[in-house]
Amino acid sequence: MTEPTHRPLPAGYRLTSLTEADKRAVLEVDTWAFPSEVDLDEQVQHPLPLTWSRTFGVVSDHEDADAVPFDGAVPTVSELAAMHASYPFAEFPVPGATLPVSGLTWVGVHPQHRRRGILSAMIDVHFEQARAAGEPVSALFAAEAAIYGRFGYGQAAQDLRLTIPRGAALRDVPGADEHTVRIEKADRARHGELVDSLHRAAGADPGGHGTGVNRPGWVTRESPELQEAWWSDPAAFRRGRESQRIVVVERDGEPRGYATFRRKLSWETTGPRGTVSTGEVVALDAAAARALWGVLTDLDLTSEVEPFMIPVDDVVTHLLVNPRAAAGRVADNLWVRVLDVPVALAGRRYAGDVDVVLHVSDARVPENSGHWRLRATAFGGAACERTEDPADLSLDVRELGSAFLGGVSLASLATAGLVSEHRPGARAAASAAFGWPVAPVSSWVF
Ligand SMILES: CC(=O)SCCNC(=O)CCNC(=O)[C@H](O)C(C)(C)COP(=O)(O)OP(=O)(O)OC[C@H]1O[C@@H](n2cnc3c(N)ncnc32)[C@H](O)[C@@H]1OP(=O)(O)O
Repeated sequence: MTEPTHRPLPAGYRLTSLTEADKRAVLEVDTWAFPSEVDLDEQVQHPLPLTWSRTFGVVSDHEDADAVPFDGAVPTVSELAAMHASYPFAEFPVPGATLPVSGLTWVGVHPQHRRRGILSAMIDVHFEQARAAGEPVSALFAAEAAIYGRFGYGQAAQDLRLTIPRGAALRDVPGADEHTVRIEKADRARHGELVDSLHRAAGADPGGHGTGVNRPGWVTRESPELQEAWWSDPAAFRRGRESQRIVVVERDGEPRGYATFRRKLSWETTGPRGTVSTGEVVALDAAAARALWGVLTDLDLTSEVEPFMIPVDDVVTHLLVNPRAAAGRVADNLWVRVLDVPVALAGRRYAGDVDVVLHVSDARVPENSGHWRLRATAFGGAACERTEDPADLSLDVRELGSAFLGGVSLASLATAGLVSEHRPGARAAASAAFGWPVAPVSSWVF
């Protein structure tokens, strides 16, 4: 269970709002937290994805060791010691619906100031701000997987990393050959709208069968700053790979899918050994997906394709004739923190009828603690209210976050002792209802 960790900022530190005028200081503290091969002078020239009104710093006020005391007083200096920011995702996909979600990001503490409780205090600030903004959930990508569980974040989605050999056999999909293929330099002016609309549509209806089953976690780049930063492609950040390319597949003149990718070529004595690193591979249906993977696995001078962050149930996992040869590994994708239990639980859909009383423990957001009755009909409405009735299941808010997007089963959490059942049958029924037919994932890191 999560231990209470409420802490104010340590003495000598204060919270401040940051603006675009602080861009250099932000990058300075960020490059202390995340060492980079790209110089600050170079980084400062490129757009940042931050929403400045949601960007906060922690300033250290201390005596200036180099200054000469004046009138017996030592002047103080103020330095940015830490920062955090959040993205306002107004339409974050959750099972069967969207919810306002705060995307916690750019968390960094200068090594000089670490392990003094600054992150703990910034988390409290973030939770308060999100709740005040009516955002019942916070989501993030974790730099290190051990950091955020203590704050009530649960690992809610995984993604798949593959190494697909060039020419890997793929099963046929009728209609795949009817696509025309465009391979071009990725360019916002030319491809921006196409990428946005296909990405949104593919998340709303994966596979394109109109089943009403969306892909939870498939968040779009909602703000102009995120858009600008996602499309900017500074050479300094490419690590020897080419500039961003895009393959677009069209059918009857209509775009049906795209994949962004970069190649890197290495000349070996045995011949060329190029690698294709894909960014997003997004298709409206199986035929378009088959057409895209067919292109990506057959580029000249390359020997393998490395898709980055595809769903664990991606089309390609079903199309590969020899999936074992693609050497799959899974990685943690989204971490989810439920900040307002009744709003969050009533704001998603469920895959089965359910009437269950959950005893939720939350050491950091006490308003969440207690017994909550969740009632929902399969793929229909849901309601959640506080109750005095005895609990059917008890769990920490961290496990509720893990299960929230439908990708982690309550029953499997129970096998690890993290969910307790008090009414026989409640665990099975709630697990089935909290699950979702399509695995959650975000296709990009925020
Ligand atoms: C969503 C994102 O942006 S993820 C990016 C996170 N940022 C980074 O990884 C950049 C490099 N690291 C840092 O900037 C800092 O070390 C941070 C942000 C990870 C931690 O900041 P700090 O101010 O040192 O954390 P703080 O002192 O509040 O520690 C809180 C607790 O987390 C623990 N903790 C902090 N960092 C880590 C870590 N990397 N791994 C495991 N535990 C950690 C601390 O031990 C402490 O535990 P306790 O409550 O049991 O005493």
